[in-house]
Amino acid sequence: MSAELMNGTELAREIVDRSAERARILVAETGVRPCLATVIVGDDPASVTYVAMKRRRCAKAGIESRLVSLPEATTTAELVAVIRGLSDDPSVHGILLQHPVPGHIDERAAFEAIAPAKDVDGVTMWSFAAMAFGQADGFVSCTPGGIMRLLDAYGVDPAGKRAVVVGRSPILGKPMGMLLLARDATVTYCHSRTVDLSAEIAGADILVAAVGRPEFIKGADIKPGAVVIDAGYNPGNVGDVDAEGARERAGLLTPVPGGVGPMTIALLLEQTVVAAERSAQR
Ligand SMILES: NC(=O)C1=CN([C@@H]2O[C@H](COP(=O)(O)OP(=O)(O)OC[C@H]3O[C@@H](n4cnc5c(N)ncnc54)[C@H](OP(=O)(O)O)[C@@H]3O)[C@@H](O)[C@H]2O)C=CC1
Ligand SMILES: Nc1nc(=O)c2c([nH]1)NC[C@@H]1CN(c3ccc(C(=O)N[C@@H](CCC(=O)O)C(=O)O)cc3)C=[N+]21
Repeated sequence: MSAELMNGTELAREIVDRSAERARILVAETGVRPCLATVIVGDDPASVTYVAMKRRRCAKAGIESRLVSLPEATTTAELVAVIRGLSDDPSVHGILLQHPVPGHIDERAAFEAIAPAKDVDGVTMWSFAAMAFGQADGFVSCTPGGIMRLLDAYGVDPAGKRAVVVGRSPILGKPMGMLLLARDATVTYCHSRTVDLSAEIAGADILVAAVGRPEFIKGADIKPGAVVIDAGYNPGNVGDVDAEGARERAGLLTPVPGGVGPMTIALLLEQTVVAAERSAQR
Protein backbone atom coordinates (compact mmCIF):
# COMPACT_ATOMS: atom_id res chain seq x y z
CA MET A 1 0.00 0.00 0.00
CA SER A 2 1.07 3.54 -0.60
CA ALA A 3 -0.43 6.39 1.36
CA GLU A 4 -2.23 9.25 -0.31
CA LEU A 5 -0.47 12.51 0.54
CA MET A 6 -2.51 15.35 2.04
CA ASN A 7 -1.63 18.52 0.17
CA GLY A 8 -1.33 21.30 2.75
CA THR A 9 0.29 23.69 0.31
CA GLU A 10 -2.73 23.61 -1.99
CA LEU A 11 -5.37 23.90 0.76
CA ALA A 12 -3.38 26.66 2.47
CA ARG A 13 -3.26 28.60 -0.80
CA GLU A 14 -7.06 28.46 -1.06
CA ILE A 15 -7.46 29.70 2.51
CA VAL A 16 -4.92 32.49 2.00
CA ASP A 17 -6.56 33.53 -1.29
CA ARG A 18 -9.98 33.73 0.39
CA SER A 19 -8.49 35.69 3.30
CA ALA A 20 -6.78 38.08 0.89
CA GLU A 21 -10.11 38.68 -0.84
CA ARG A 22 -11.80 39.40 2.49
CA ALA A 23 -8.96 41.75 3.45
CA ARG A 24 -9.40 43.58 0.15
CA ILE A 25 -13.14 44.01 0.75
CA LEU A 26 -12.55 45.19 4.32
CA VAL A 27 -10.12 47.87 3.14
CA ALA A 28 -12.51 48.97 0.39
CA GLU A 29 -15.53 49.18 2.70
CA THR A 30 -13.99 50.53 5.89
CA GLY A 31 -10.46 51.69 5.16
CA VAL A 32 -9.22 49.21 7.76
CA ARG A 33 -6.26 47.12 6.63
CA PRO A 34 -5.65 43.99 8.72
CA CYS A 35 -2.40 44.24 10.69
CA LEU A 36 -0.46 41.46 12.41
CA ALA A 37 2.22 42.36 14.95
CA THR A 38 4.94 39.75 15.38
CA VAL A 39 7.12 39.87 18.47
CA ILE A 40 10.42 38.05 18.48
CA VAL A 41 12.85 37.96 21.40
CA GLY A 42 16.50 37.17 20.69
CA ASP A 43 17.91 36.00 17.36
CA ASP A 44 17.42 32.24 17.21
CA PRO A 45 18.01 31.56 13.48
CA ALA A 46 15.03 29.17 13.11
CA SER A 47 12.68 31.73 14.67
CA VAL A 48 14.05 34.49 12.46
CA THR A 49 13.33 32.29 9.42
CA TYR A 50 9.73 31.48 10.50
CA VAL A 51 9.00 35.12 11.20
CA ALA A 52 10.35 36.21 7.82
CA MET A 53 8.19 33.51 6.17
CA LYS A 54 5.05 34.69 7.97
CA ARG A 55 5.72 38.32 7.05
CA ARG A 56 6.19 37.43 3.39
CA ARG A 57 2.90 35.54 3.38
CA CYS A 58 1.14 38.49 5.07
CA ALA A 59 2.40 40.89 2.43
CA LYS A 60 1.07 38.63 -0.35
CA ALA A 61 -2.36 38.53 1.31
CA GLY A 62 -2.63 42.31 1.73
CA ILE A 63 -2.11 42.09 5.48
CA GLU A 64 0.16 44.65 7.04
CA SER A 65 2.78 43.18 9.32
CA ARG A 66 4.62 44.96 12.08
CA LEU A 67 7.80 43.39 13.40
CA VAL A 68 8.87 44.01 16.98
CA SER A 69 12.34 42.58 17.50
CA LEU A 70 13.58 42.61 21.09
CA PRO A 71 17.05 41.77 22.44
CA GLU A 72 17.82 38.44 24.09
CA ALA A 73 18.24 40.21 27.46
CA THR A 74 14.63 41.51 27.51
CA THR A 75 12.95 40.94 30.88
CA THR A 76 9.48 39.49 31.42
CA ALA A 77 8.24 42.89 32.59
CA GLU A 78 9.59 44.62 29.49
CA LEU A 79 8.09 42.03 27.16
CA VAL A 80 4.73 42.19 28.92
CA ALA A 81 4.77 45.99 28.59
CA VAL A 82 5.47 45.79 24.85
CA ILE A 83 2.69 43.26 24.31
CA ARG A 84 0.24 45.30 26.41
CA GLY A 85 1.08 48.27 24.21
CA LEU A 86 0.17 46.26 21.10
CA SER A 87 -3.01 45.01 22.81
CA ASP A 88 -4.03 48.65 23.38
CA ASP A 89 -3.06 49.85 19.89
CA PRO A 90 -6.20 50.07 17.73
CA SER A 91 -4.20 49.81 14.49
CA VAL A 92 -3.03 46.28 15.44
CA HIS A 93 -5.54 43.44 14.98
CA GLY A 94 -3.46 40.34 15.67
CA ILE A 95 -0.46 39.63 17.90
CA LEU A 96 1.96 36.72 17.57
CA LEU A 97 4.70 36.11 20.11
CA GLN A 98 7.16 33.74 18.50
CA HIS A 99 7.78 30.66 20.65
CA PRO A 100 10.18 29.77 22.22
CA VAL A 101 11.29 32.87 24.14
CA PRO A 102 14.61 32.86 26.05
CA GLY A 103 14.54 30.72 29.19
CA HIS A 104 14.67 33.56 31.70
CA ILE A 105 11.32 34.92 30.44
CA ASP A 106 7.97 33.78 31.83
CA GLU A 107 6.36 32.86 28.50
CA ARG A 108 2.91 32.31 30.02
CA ALA A 109 2.91 35.81 31.51
CA ALA A 110 3.88 37.23 28.12
CA PHE A 111 1.15 35.26 26.29
CA GLU A 112 -1.45 36.45 28.80
CA ALA A 113 -0.62 40.08 27.93
CA ILE A 114 -2.18 39.46 24.50
CA ALA A 115 -5.75 40.78 24.39
CA PRO A 116 -8.04 37.80 23.62
CA ALA A 117 -9.61 39.64 20.67
CA LYS A 118 -6.11 39.88 19.12
CA ASP A 119 -4.93 36.40 20.03
CA VAL A 120 -4.90 35.14 16.43
CA ASP A 121 -2.26 32.53 17.33
CA GLY A 122 -4.57 31.05 19.98
CA VAL A 123 -2.07 30.98 22.84
CA THR A 124 -3.91 32.62 25.76
CA MET A 125 -5.76 30.78 28.52
CA TRP A 126 -8.94 32.55 27.39
CA SER A 127 -8.56 31.24 23.82
CA PHE A 128 -7.77 27.75 25.06
CA ALA A 129 -10.87 27.70 27.26
CA ALA A 130 -13.08 29.05 24.47
CA MET A 131 -11.73 26.34 22.15
CA ALA A 132 -12.17 23.60 24.76
CA PHE A 133 -15.75 24.67 25.47
CA GLY A 134 -16.57 24.91 21.76
CA GLN A 135 -17.16 28.67 21.75
CA ALA A 136 -16.72 30.14 18.28
CA ASP A 137 -15.80 33.65 19.45
CA GLY A 138 -12.21 32.73 20.31
CA PHE A 139 -9.28 31.91 18.04
CA VAL A 140 -7.80 28.42 17.80
CA SER A 141 -4.16 27.54 18.03
CA CYS A 142 -3.09 27.73 14.40
CA THR A 143 -1.36 24.37 13.93
CA PRO A 144 -4.13 22.20 15.45
CA GLY A 145 -6.73 24.39 13.73
CA GLY A 146 -4.96 23.88 10.42
CA ILE A 147 -4.81 20.14 10.97
CA MET A 148 -8.59 19.99 11.55
CA ARG A 149 -9.13 21.82 8.24
CA LEU A 150 -6.88 19.30 6.47
CA LEU A 151 -8.86 16.39 7.96
CA ASP A 152 -12.12 18.01 6.80
CA ALA A 153 -10.76 18.63 3.30
CA TYR A 154 -9.86 14.96 2.95
CA GLY A 155 -13.20 13.74 4.29
CA VAL A 156 -11.77 12.35 7.52
CA ASP A 157 -14.54 12.37 10.15
CA PRO A 158 -12.98 11.90 13.61
CA ALA A 159 -16.29 10.76 15.19
CA GLY A 160 -15.86 7.39 16.86
CA LYS A 161 -12.25 7.03 15.68
CA ARG A 162 -9.32 6.33 17.97
CA ALA A 163 -7.10 9.41 17.83
CA VAL A 164 -3.64 9.34 19.36
CA VAL A 165 -1.74 12.60 19.86
CA VAL A 166 1.95 12.23 20.64
CA GLY A 167 2.96 15.43 22.44
CA ARG A 168 1.08 17.69 24.85
CA SER A 169 2.60 21.15 24.44
CA PRO A 170 0.32 24.13 25.11
CA ILE A 171 0.22 25.34 21.49
CA LEU A 172 0.18 22.02 19.67
CA GLY A 173 -0.46 18.65 21.31
CA LYS A 174 -2.85 19.71 24.06
CA PRO A 175 -5.23 21.80 21.92
CA MET A 176 -5.00 19.18 19.14
CA GLY A 177 -6.51 16.55 21.42
CA MET A 178 -9.27 18.92 22.55
CA LEU A 179 -10.28 19.71 18.95
CA LEU A 180 -10.41 16.00 18.09
CA LEU A 181 -12.45 15.35 21.25
CA ALA A 182 -14.87 18.10 20.22
CA ARG A 183 -15.40 16.16 16.99
CA ASP A 184 -16.17 12.99 18.96
CA ALA A 185 -12.90 11.11 18.54
CA THR A 186 -11.74 8.86 21.38
CA VAL A 187 -8.53 10.67 22.26
CA THR A 188 -5.33 9.39 23.85
CA TYR A 189 -2.46 11.72 24.72
CA CYS A 190 1.07 10.28 24.71
CA HIS A 191 4.14 12.03 26.10
CA SER A 192 7.58 11.38 27.53
CA ARG A 193 6.16 9.33 30.43
CA THR A 194 4.01 7.07 28.25
CA VAL A 195 4.96 3.48 29.03
CA ASP A 196 4.37 1.63 25.76
CA LEU A 197 4.24 4.19 22.98
CA SER A 198 4.33 1.60 20.17
CA ALA A 199 1.21 -0.12 21.55
CA GLU A 200 -0.66 3.19 21.77
CA ILE A 201 0.33 4.15 18.22
CA ALA A 202 -0.69 0.76 16.86
CA GLY A 203 -4.29 1.44 17.97
CA ALA A 204 -4.55 4.82 16.25
CA ASP A 205 -6.99 5.40 13.39
CA ILE A 206 -5.77 9.02 13.44
CA LEU A 207 -2.22 9.69 14.60
CA VAL A 208 -0.83 13.16 15.23
CA ALA A 209 2.92 13.36 15.78
CA ALA A 210 3.96 16.54 17.64
CA VAL A 211 7.15 15.54 19.42
CA GLY A 212 10.00 17.56 17.96
CA ARG A 213 12.26 14.56 17.29
CA PRO A 214 13.21 13.72 13.71
CA GLU A 215 11.63 10.50 12.36
CA PHE A 216 10.64 9.47 15.88
CA ILE A 217 7.50 7.54 14.83
CA LYS A 218 8.38 4.37 12.94
CA GLY A 219 6.34 3.07 10.03
CA ALA A 220 6.11 -0.42 11.52
CA ASP A 221 4.12 0.92 14.52
CA ILE A 222 1.44 2.55 12.34
CA LYS A 223 -1.91 0.82 11.93
CA PRO A 224 -2.42 -0.07 8.26
CA GLY A 225 -4.69 2.50 6.61
CA ALA A 226 -4.37 5.06 9.44
CA VAL A 227 -4.49 8.80 8.90
CA VAL A 228 -1.04 10.09 9.88
CA ILE A 229 -0.51 13.79 10.57
CA ASP A 230 3.13 14.75 10.90
CA ALA A 231 3.21 18.10 12.71
CA GLY A 232 6.94 17.84 13.31
CA TYR A 233 9.21 20.38 11.77
CA ASN A 234 12.86 19.64 12.46
CA PRO A 235 15.98 21.13 10.89
CA GLY A 236 16.43 20.05 7.28
CA ASN A 237 12.68 19.77 6.60
CA VAL A 238 12.40 16.47 8.48
CA GLY A 239 9.18 15.53 10.27
CA ASP A 240 8.55 13.56 13.45
CA VAL A 241 7.44 10.54 11.40
CA ASP A 242 9.67 8.22 9.39
CA ALA A 243 8.08 9.27 6.10
CA GLU A 244 9.30 6.35 4.03
CA GLY A 245 7.99 3.78 6.49
CA ALA A 246 4.72 5.66 6.98
CA ARG A 247 4.07 5.72 3.25
CA GLU A 248 3.95 1.93 3.27
CA ARG A 249 1.38 1.72 6.06
CA ALA A 250 -0.75 4.87 6.26
CA GLY A 251 -3.89 5.53 4.25
CA LEU A 252 -3.43 9.30 4.32
CA LEU A 253 -0.22 11.10 5.26
CA THR A 254 0.88 14.73 5.51
CA PRO A 255 4.22 15.34 3.81
CA VAL A 256 6.99 17.45 5.33
CA PRO A 257 7.33 20.02 3.87
CA GLY A 258 3.99 20.80 2.22
CA GLY A 259 1.63 19.40 4.86
CA VAL A 260 0.94 20.95 8.24
CA GLY A 261 3.42 23.89 8.00
CA PRO A 262 1.64 25.92 5.32
CA MET A 263 -1.71 25.32 7.06
CA THR A 264 -0.40 26.92 10.25
CA ILE A 265 0.38 30.13 8.42
CA ALA A 266 -2.91 30.03 6.51
CA LEU A 267 -4.88 29.88 9.77
CA LEU A 268 -2.80 32.70 11.22
CA LEU A 269 -3.63 34.95 8.27
CA GLU A 270 -7.29 33.93 8.22
CA GLN A 271 -7.71 34.66 11.91
CA THR A 272 -5.93 38.01 11.54
CA VAL A 273 -8.47 39.02 8.89
CA VAL A 274 -11.35 37.86 11.12
CA ALA A 275 -9.93 39.89 14.03
CA ALA A 276 -9.73 42.96 11.80
CA GLU A 277 -13.29 42.42 10.53
CA ARG A 278 -14.58 42.17 14.09
CA SER A 279 -12.73 45.33 15.13
CA ALA A 280 -14.24 47.24 12.24
CA GLN A 281 -17.77 46.26 13.40
CA ARG A 282 -19.64 46.96 10.21
N1 LIG B 1 4.32 22.94 11.39
C1 LIG B 1 4.06 23.84 12.31
O1 LIG B 1 3.40 24.79 12.04
C2 LIG B 1 4.57 23.66 13.68
C3 LIG B 1 5.41 22.64 13.94
N2 LIG B 1 5.89 22.41 15.18
C4 LIG B 1 6.76 21.25 15.35
O2 LIG B 1 6.08 20.26 16.12
C5 LIG B 1 6.98 19.56 16.94
C6 LIG B 1 6.54 19.67 18.39
O3 LIG B 1 6.54 21.02 18.78
P1 LIG B 1 6.10 21.51 20.23
O4 LIG B 1 4.79 20.91 20.57
O5 LIG B 1 6.26 22.97 20.25
O6 LIG B 1 7.27 20.80 21.09
P2 LIG B 1 7.53 20.68 22.65
O7 LIG B 1 8.96 20.38 22.79
O8 LIG B 1 6.92 21.81 23.37
O9 LIG B 1 6.68 19.38 23.06
C7 LIG B 1 7.09 18.10 22.69
C8 LIG B 1 6.17 17.06 23.28
O10 LIG B 1 6.66 15.78 22.89
C9 LIG B 1 6.73 14.95 24.03
N3 LIG B 1 7.82 14.00 23.95
C10 LIG B 1 9.16 14.26 24.01
N4 LIG B 1 9.88 13.13 23.96
C11 LIG B 1 8.98 12.13 23.88
C12 LIG B 1 9.11 10.72 23.82
N5 LIG B 1 10.30 10.13 23.84
N6 LIG B 1 7.98 10.00 23.74
C13 LIG B 1 6.78 10.57 23.75
N7 LIG B 1 6.60 11.90 23.79
C14 LIG B 1 7.69 12.68 23.86
C15 LIG B 1 6.92 15.87 25.22
O11 LIG B 1 6.44 15.21 26.37
P3 LIG B 1 6.47 15.87 27.85
O12 LIG B 1 5.31 16.82 27.87
O13 LIG B 1 6.27 14.70 28.76
O14 LIG B 1 7.79 16.53 27.98
C16 LIG B 1 6.11 17.08 24.81
O15 LIG B 1 4.77 16.99 25.24
C17 LIG B 1 8.34 20.18 16.63
O16 LIG B 1 8.96 19.41 15.61
C18 LIG B 1 8.00 21.56 16.10
O17 LIG B 1 9.00 22.08 15.25
C19 LIG B 1 5.52 23.21 16.24
C20 LIG B 1 4.66 24.25 16.05
C21 LIG B 1 4.13 24.58 14.75
N1 LIG C 1 3.79 31.43 18.70
C1 LIG C 1 4.17 30.57 17.77
N2 LIG C 1 3.26 30.13 16.86
C2 LIG C 1 3.64 29.26 15.88
O1 LIG C 1 2.79 28.86 15.05
C3 LIG C 1 5.00 28.82 15.82
C4 LIG C 1 5.89 29.31 16.78
N3 LIG C 1 5.45 30.16 17.74
N4 LIG C 1 7.18 28.92 16.77
C5 LIG C 1 7.72 28.06 15.75
C6 LIG C 1 6.67 27.15 15.15
C7 LIG C 1 7.03 26.56 13.80
N5 LIG C 1 6.02 27.01 12.89
C8 LIG C 1 5.98 26.74 11.52
C9 LIG C 1 5.14 27.41 10.66
C10 LIG C 1 5.14 27.17 9.31
C11 LIG C 1 5.99 26.25 8.75
C12 LIG C 1 5.97 26.06 7.25
O2 LIG C 1 5.26 26.72 6.53
N6 LIG C 1 6.76 25.12 6.70
C13 LIG C 1 6.79 24.81 5.29
C14 LIG C 1 8.17 24.87 4.71
C15 LIG C 1 8.68 26.24 4.57
C16 LIG C 1 10.12 26.28 4.10
O3 LIG C 1 10.98 25.75 4.81
O4 LIG C 1 10.33 26.81 3.02
C17 LIG C 1 6.26 23.41 5.04
O5 LIG C 1 6.21 22.62 6.00
O6 LIG C 1 5.94 23.12 3.91
C18 LIG C 1 6.82 25.55 9.59
C19 LIG C 1 6.81 25.79 10.96
C20 LIG C 1 5.15 27.81 13.57
N7 LIG C 1 5.47 27.94 14.85
